[in-house]
Amino acid sequence: MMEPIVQYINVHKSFGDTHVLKGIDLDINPGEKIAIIGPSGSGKTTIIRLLMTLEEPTDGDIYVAGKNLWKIEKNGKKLPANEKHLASVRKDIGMVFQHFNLFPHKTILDNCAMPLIKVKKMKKNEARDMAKQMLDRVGLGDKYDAYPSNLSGGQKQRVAMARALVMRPKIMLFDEVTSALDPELVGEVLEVIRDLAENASMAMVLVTHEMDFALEIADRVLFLDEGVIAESGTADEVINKSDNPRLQNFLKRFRA
Ligand SMILES: Nc1ncnc2c1ncn2[C@@H]1O[C@H](COP(=O)(O)OP(=O)(O)OP(=O)(O)O)[C@@H](O)[C@H]1O
Repeated sequence: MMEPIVQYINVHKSFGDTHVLKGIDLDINPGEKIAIIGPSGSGKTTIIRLLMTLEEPTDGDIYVAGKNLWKIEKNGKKLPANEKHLASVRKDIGMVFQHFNLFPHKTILDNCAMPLIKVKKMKKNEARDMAKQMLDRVGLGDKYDAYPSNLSGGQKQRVAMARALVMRPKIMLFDEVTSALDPELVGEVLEVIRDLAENASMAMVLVTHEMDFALEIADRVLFLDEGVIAESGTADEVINKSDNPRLQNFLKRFRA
């Protein structure tokens, strides 16, 4: 059996009185491509924010590459994770957000080289060489010296992807990465994700309203409903073979 790259074990998350995630159990295998679908408010974003350590679970454990994300396990005891521990686990995780979060006063190249210099302590020239390779990969080989304000939304989102990819994450998280884009720019971003899904060895988790795209590239689809994983299987199993009425209803509304 392959060791999962990510494991959620009975994970709960509440915000005040709102119980958003209600016992998530999920193993993600190395290289696996997962799409999370479900109604608005079902907790899709929360699942991936927990993995990115942007939120802490109210209960349960999350493991990344065998390490407990939020707890330091020592001699059978569990201690709360400190910043150093979190940083060491986070190194394996890349994330792309709906909004690009680029540094406006740095060139595209420096935006992508920065995590290598800051986190991996790489020399500037080396970091820039790696950043160039990733910018080439996302089709921005002619934009090294441009600033974010000179790029379209689709180009900015491709920079954000290159910046996550330079860290060679074992898992990449995509949270609604096309939602803020003008419709004509969505395709170029999906094209990069498709290329990664087909050719890159890392695991990927995709939360998106681009349903047909998600179903096409995912090895496994999860239907999240009111904070539980209500369905899990291949796209065909989940979309065509499930008789879950809430899923049918969601798909109908979605496709309407
Ligand atoms: N920081 C927060 N504080 C309070 N409530 C929150 C917070 N983050 C999320 N929530 C609530 O948790 C619930 C789930 O939110 P989440 O963003 O995970 O859903 P989602 O499935 O991604 O929805 P959408 O498809 O609309 O993005 C929502 O009711 C939301 O209001």
